[in-house]
Amino acid sequence: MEFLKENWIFAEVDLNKVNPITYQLITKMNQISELPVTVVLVEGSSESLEEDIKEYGPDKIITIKNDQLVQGNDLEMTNALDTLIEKTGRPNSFVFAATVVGRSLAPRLQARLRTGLTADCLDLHFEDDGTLVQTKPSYGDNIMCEIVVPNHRPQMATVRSNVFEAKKLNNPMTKVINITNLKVVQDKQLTISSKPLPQESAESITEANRIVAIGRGDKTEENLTNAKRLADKLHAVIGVTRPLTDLEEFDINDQIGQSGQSVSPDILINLGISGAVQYTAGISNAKTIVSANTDKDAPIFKHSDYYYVGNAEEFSKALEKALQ
Ligand SMILES: Cc1cc2nc3c(=O)[nH]c(=O)nc-3n(C[C@H](O)[C@H](O)[C@H](O)COP(=O)(O)OP(=O)(O)OC[C@H]3O[C@@H](n4cnc5c(N)ncnc54)[C@H](O)[C@@H]3O)c2cc1C
Repeated sequence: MEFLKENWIFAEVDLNKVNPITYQLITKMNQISELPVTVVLVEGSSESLEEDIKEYGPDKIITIKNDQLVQGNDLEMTNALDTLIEKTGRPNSFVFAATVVGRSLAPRLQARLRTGLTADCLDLHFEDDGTLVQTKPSYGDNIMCEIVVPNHRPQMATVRSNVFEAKKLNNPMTKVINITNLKVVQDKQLTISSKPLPQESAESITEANRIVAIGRGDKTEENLTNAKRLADKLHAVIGVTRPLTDLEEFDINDQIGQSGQSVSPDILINLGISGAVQYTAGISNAKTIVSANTDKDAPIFKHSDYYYVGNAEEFSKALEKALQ
């Protein structure tokens, strides 16, 4: 099979909008790649999301316009990407978002291509010979390890949201290549019976500018109500630590950390959170961190710009009052 001197990014599209992590990946690739940066976009025949992607200045956008694929399942998308690579040749690298979609597609494609994949990377760089060095946390996030795939192409990785910043870039040379005749092999093993939409009002913690995060130390019903009132006042979104996902109202989409979401708000307020490494792995890009904890030695304080030693309930009530 032919090899392509390009580095590829899979454009993730959710509800007809490009997921912002795609822009973060383009910006990072533009910074580190000597080879042309190509974005692979799958969209409906009447859509033109490539116009949004162009604003971030990749060298090339391969647009696969196919209504069947957009409605299809991950196995069909894997078939399509596999077929695309068979036609074009294997790129030097192919990077996906570490989202539910990327975490499903990337390993399926990796197995088809019999190459290597590093999941959940926090950093990427290239060596002079085009080797992609993929940095990811290991052993409960206590060490960072660098992984390379020296002998196989493409070098594949999934990357967590919000670890890189997206910056618009004017690149008048961006080429758009439309592919309308890619054969889509239907997959009968998986049937999508419905696609429930998320509630329209729910802003996700990965995109929020302000987050009030609640931990086990602030878990009582009354404290939760206080924290939610504070979040309302601040126009903030509620995030939680893992123990709180045992409650019916929270799930992994609300959970911050290694096995949840990475966040990058302007302000993050931690209420009754100890600061376990698995939690702090998700907050390294928060700009200002404020924490309240009764334990003066709580590890979360080492990650905080401001902190209050004492009761989280008292703290949130006092802050709420100050905001009146
Ligand atoms: C593989 C793996 C992945 C994981 N992934 C994640 C993840 O993505 N996200 C995550 O959050 N966790 C994750 N965890 C769990 C993680 O190790 C911790 O157990 C968890 O983060 C602890 O949550 P917490 O801080 O709410 O609770 P605790 O560690 O129990 O801390 C509660 C804190 O509240 C303080 N406190 C008690 N009462 C009050 C009060 N009245 N006012 C103020 N402070 C008070 C205490 O001093 C304490 O510091 C993972 C674990 C593993 C093994």
